[in-house]
Amino acid sequence: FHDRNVRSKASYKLPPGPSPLPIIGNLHQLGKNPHHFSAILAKIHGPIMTLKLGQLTTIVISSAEMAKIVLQNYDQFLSNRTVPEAVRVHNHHVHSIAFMPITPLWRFLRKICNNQLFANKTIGATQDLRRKKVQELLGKIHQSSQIGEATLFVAGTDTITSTLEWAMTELLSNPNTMKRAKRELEETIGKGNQVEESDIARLPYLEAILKETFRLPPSVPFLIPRKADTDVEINGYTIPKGSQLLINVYAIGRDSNVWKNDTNLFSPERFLGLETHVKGRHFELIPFGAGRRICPALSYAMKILFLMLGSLLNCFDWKLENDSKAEDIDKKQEFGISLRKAKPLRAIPIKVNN
Ligand code: HEM
Repeated sequence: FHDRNVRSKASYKLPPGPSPLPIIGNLHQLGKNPHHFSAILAKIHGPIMTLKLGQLTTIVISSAEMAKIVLQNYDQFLSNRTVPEAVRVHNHHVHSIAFMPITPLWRFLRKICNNQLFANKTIGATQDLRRKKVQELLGKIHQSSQIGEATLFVAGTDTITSTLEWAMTELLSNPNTMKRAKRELEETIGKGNQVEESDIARLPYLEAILKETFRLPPSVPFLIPRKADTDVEINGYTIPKGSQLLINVYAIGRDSNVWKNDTNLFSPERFLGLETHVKGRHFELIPFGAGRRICPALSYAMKILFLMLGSLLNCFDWKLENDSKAEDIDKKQEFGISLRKAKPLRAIPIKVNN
């Protein structure tokens, strides 16, 4: 199987793509939101596409089907990282799990993540700490609510806060979805109560909201770049050794072959009754990546998101500042390590009484 598909000879055909200019390649075409523009380019050139980012040959994957082939069948040949200069100058490729190559040290650190840091037992043992932190957050928002001050959702490069900001943005833009989420919380855990970890399994609509937030404005739009260790042949095209591999989950979330109904509409209902989860097996929804490099903090991050979003919704009503209307919300994105809102969301909390 592998002998037929993995070649080391240089007689290969690159996946199609736009013509590059000398030196800069296609960099000039990508602009400030490369995930967005490369999704448009993929509509022309296909779900496996070549871009030249400067001198770096980059293969961009833009469909769930192709992501499955790459991250499931060929993961072992595509698990190293290309290292951006900004990361290299800080030596992160030597010390940080996310950028170091696959080495015994990486395996050792991943083992510590799985068996210690993010093991169920450890996460379970720190439940009180998270409860206290969410309580502190609710206390601060309560203070704002007493003086009618807006809560500013500022997400830096942090994936959890940017996901939270996008979820609140979508809920404030979709009042019926907000209402349904609040109703589920009220009926399940009682109005005004903080969400407990034991409540999570009983909140399927809140879970659907998180999934829909990962689908439409994913917090890590290209995952973390990977590098081909060897030539890998897929559907008659070659991902050449040394090239960079980007998985455009932003494009995958908008793939109309998979997301058939109102692809661009924020509609958590689409997930109700579906098995689709975010653990790297359903390639139409891989906000945490998949394969060997999948985010080791996945379950922990999901827990925190449930606790924070659920508690914010169940303890407060929310309205936009200056009586702005839902349709006025500016949803422009700003590309970075995580995808954040170009203009931070400002919303006014109103404490609900339980
Ligand atoms: C909503 C929250 C989060 C999202 C969406 C997210 C997403 C991701 C993605 C897409 C990757 C790359 C996967 C791949 O290459 O296939 C990744 C890797 C990683 N994430 Fe997360 N992440 C989140 C939260 C966290 C948190 C809270 C931590 C740590 C406390 C964390 C630690 C890591 C590490 C260490 C890696 C590198 C793994 C490796 O390269 O072997 N993540 N994450």
